Amino acid sequence: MKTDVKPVLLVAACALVDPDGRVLIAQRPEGKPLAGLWEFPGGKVEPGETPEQTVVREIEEELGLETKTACLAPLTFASHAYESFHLLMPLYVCRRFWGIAQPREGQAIKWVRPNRLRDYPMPPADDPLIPFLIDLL
Ligand SMILES: Nc1nc2c([nH]c(=O)n2[C@H]2C[C@H](O)[C@@H](COP(=O)(O)OP(=O)(O)OP(=O)(O)O)O2)c(=O)[nH]1
Repeated sequence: MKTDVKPVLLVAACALVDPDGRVLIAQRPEGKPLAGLWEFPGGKVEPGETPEQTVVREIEEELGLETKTACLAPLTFASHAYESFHLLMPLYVCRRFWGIAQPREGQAIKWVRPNRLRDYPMPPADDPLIPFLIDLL
């Protein structure tokens, strides 16, 4: 039997939590894979980076927010088989960040209560993450 070998892609993502217990989601822009779906900020872990450094970098690039690796707490992770790769995605929670979130890459952003996340279509990998956020917040 031929086994289905896919590369594992490491992506680090973060639930930014505001003082009202809402989390930030961003809509993937046109032209990217999974365009139109809502996701947690983050991106691929680049060579030489820790996943925490990736989150700090991506939050700054995508939203203009500043945070520190020490402000990230691991919550859970996604492990999901996409067509051409297997996604492994740690999800951090961050309540300490500086600045006002502004979409820097043409994406729409929203602050949403965890129990409303299902109103926003997310990538299939994200579905199992939602109950962890509902429990936490
Ligand atoms: N950031 C993020 N990516 C997610 C989530 N759920 C999910 O399946 N993904 C997938 C979509 C992509 O295949 C991958 C993230 O890659 P990306 O293309 O956004 O990463 P990147 O910002 O480094 O992209 P680029 O520079 O190559 O354009 O992870 C999520 O909640 N947040």
